Amino acid sequence: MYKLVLIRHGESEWNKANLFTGWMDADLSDKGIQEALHAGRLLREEQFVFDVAYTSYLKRAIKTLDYVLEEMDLLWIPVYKTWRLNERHYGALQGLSKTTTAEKYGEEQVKLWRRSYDVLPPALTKDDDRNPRYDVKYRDIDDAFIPLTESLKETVVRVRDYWDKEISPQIKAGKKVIIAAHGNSLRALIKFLDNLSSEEIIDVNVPTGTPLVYTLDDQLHPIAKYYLGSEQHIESKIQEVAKPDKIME
Ligand SMILES: Cc1ccc(S(=O)(=O)Nc2cc3c(c(O)c2O)C(=O)c2ccccc2C3=O)cc1
Repeated sequence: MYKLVLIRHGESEWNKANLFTGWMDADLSDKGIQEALHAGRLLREEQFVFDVAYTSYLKRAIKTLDYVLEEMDLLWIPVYKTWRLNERHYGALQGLSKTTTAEKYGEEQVKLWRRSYDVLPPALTKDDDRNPRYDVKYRDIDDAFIPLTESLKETVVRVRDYWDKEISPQIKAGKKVIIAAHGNSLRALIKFLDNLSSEEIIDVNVPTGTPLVYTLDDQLHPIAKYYLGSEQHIESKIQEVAKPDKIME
C-alpha cells in the first residue's frame, strides 16, 4: 500500500481578479500564501514525510510546494518540475474576465465550454505574445507539445504520460510523493486514478490549498482518499470552489 498527497495551489492574483489563467504565470495572492503555509502546518502536525515532490513550471504551484515543504522542514528533498503538470491551457481566453468572455463569445458558448470535456476554447494564433513558444520556460520543448489551446482531454493525455513514466515508478519504488499542481491538471490525474468517465470528471472540483491524501494499493488503484483539515475548514474550501463563477483552474 502507498500514500500519495495532492495539493492544488493557493489562490493566485488572477484567481482573485477572476481571470482565465491557464499557462499565464500568475503569482500567489497573500491569501494563497497563507493557504500554502496552513497546508504545510497540517501535514507537519499529522507527521507526513515526503521523499520526492513534483510540480509544474508555473510559480503559483512551485511557490505553494515551497511554502508547504518549508513548513515541514523538507526543503531539502528533490523537487521535479515539469510542464506536463501545468494548468490546462485556455487558449485565447487566457487573461479574459467573465464579462469579457460572455461579451466576446456569448453566454451559450460559455455554457457549452463549462460542461465540456473535449471542446477546445479558441486557440492562440502563433504570433500571439501569449504563445508559450516565446516563453523561455519552454525553450527545450518540441513544437509538437506546445499548446495554443487545450480541452481537459488533452490535459489528461500529458498528465497521464508523466504519471506513467515518472511518478508511478517512484511510488512503486516506495517513495512518499507529494504533487503540487493546478485545478485541471489535478482533475486530469484524479480522472484516471479514480477511473472516472468524461462526464463524471466534469463535476469534480479540487479545493485550493487543501491536501488530498490518497491510499493506493500495489497496482496504484485508490483504496481511500480524504482531505486533510478540520471538517469546517474543508467544507468552507469546497464551498469556495463550488461557486458557479469560479473557474476550475
Ligand atoms: C474568468 C471567468 C469566466 C467565466 C466565468 S463563469 O461564471 O461563466 N463560469 C465558468 C466559465 C467557464 C468555465 C467554468 O468552470 C466556469 O465556472 C470553464 O471551465 C471553461 C472551460 C473552458 C472554456 C471556457 C470555460 C468557461 O467559460 C467565471 C470566470
